[in-house]
Amino acid sequence: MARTSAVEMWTGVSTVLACLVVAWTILKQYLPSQIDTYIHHAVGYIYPYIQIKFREFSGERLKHSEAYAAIQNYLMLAASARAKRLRADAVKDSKSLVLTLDDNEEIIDVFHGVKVWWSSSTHVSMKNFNFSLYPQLEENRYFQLTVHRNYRGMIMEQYIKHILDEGKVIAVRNRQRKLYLNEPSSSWHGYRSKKWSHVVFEHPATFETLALDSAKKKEIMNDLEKFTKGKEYYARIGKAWKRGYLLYGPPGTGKSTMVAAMANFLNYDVYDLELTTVMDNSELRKLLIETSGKSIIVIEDIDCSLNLTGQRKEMEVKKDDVESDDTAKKLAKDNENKPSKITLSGLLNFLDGIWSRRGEDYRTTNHVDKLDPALIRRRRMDKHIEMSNCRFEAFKLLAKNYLGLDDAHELYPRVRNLLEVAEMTPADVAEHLRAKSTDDDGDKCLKNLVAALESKVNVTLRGGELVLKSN
Ligand SMILES: Nc1ncnc2c1ncn2[C@@H]1O[C@H](COP(=O)(O)OP(=O)(O)OP(=O)(O)O)[C@@H](O)[C@H]1O
Ligand SMILES: [Mg+2]
Repeated sequence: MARTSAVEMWTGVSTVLACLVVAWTILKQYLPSQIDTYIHHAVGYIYPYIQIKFREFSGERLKHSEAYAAIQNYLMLAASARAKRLRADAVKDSKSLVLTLDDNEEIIDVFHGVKVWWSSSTHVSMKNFNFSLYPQLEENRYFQLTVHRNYRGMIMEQYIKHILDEGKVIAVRNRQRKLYLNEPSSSWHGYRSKKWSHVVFEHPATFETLALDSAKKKEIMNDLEKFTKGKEYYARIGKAWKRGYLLYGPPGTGKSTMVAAMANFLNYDVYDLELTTVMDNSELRKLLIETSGKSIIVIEDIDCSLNLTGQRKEMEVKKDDVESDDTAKKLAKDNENKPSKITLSGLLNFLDGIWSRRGEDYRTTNHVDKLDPALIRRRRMDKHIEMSNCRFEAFKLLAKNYLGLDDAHELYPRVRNLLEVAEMTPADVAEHLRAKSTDDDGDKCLKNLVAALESKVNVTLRGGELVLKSN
């Protein structure tokens, strides 16, 4: 009997417990969201601002957020001018330290007369909470934008786009530029494989130091400037936003130097595409897909790289100013006369912008006459630039760069006459102008150059008149 009443009692208790659990589950389902809604309505009534968070890492795989990076750049100027507490971060690929708002610091930005508040904070959460006895703390920084709800539309449609665009422009201006070299496809597979390897691009050439006829220089700079501002124009006419240049002329006339000057002028990366290591059109396409925007793709010595009928020619690897010796040797080793299947049409497709991303591409050659006419006709190579032997104007610039001389020197008329007949590349002129010892001054170097030029021509005196003839 006693046993029966105990069982009844426990049955009663479990029924009550079960009812409580069911009631709690039902309450749990409805209560929080309704309370949330009421709270939000109440807060919205007295707090008329909206807030947007931009986290540093976002998405399932916690990728570094581009929006966060763009906002960080955008706020950098305002933060360094006005914020009281700043954080200095060394950001990968950036030339300088990036100053940003410190935690819980706030600054105001004004856009079309509308005030917005930016603040920075860190959200800390547990990492590996379920699986580890020693959970680690994971920090995720974020920027928070606060603005009056009356301006919601304008902020969403215009302001956010404005800061993302501006932030990207600042990032391009601040980043370290790179020189990329294509890896042979044999090393494209496996852990951390990549198609392009890179070094920091630090070539000092500029249009100011480039010895070239000044009208030609100006024309090229205008052309480049027009190209960079032509995004809408290219979109309107339905053409890929890219421009092809063919640089041709004897060795040492400054083709590679010109490419470096252009990259510095445009603030673009350089992709040095070694065609002889590319086995076929599909590899070419994969390589080009992996190039980024705002870049120059250079195919050096296009006439030597391939004959574009399917047969690889003996490869000539040149040591360039922007390449290291090691890279050149490595590339040469990778190219032990394997047959290439890149076809003329594959290359032409790329030039026509089917595969290429926006950017520019340059080809340099010493033998323009050896190239297939289909490859160099205007539509594919928008501009042909001849780099010639050194003329007097180019010489004056080299003398200024190397010796600090201005336009007037007693030897200049002689140099002018000699350069009209003697064929000498800017590279050779520069070499003669270079001081060979600490005692060499401007006069000595100029005399060296005059002697070298004279050795290239016949100098005769005819009735007091100097006659120069090429040897
Ligand atoms: N027009 C120039 N202005 C200034 N420097 C020049 C010019 N041309 C050549 N030089 C100097 O000569 C060196 C060699 O020039 P560069 O490598 O640009 O010639 P290139 O035409 O590319 O030759 P190659 O056909 O062998 O590749 C450069 O490092 C540079 O110092
Ligand atoms: Mg070159």
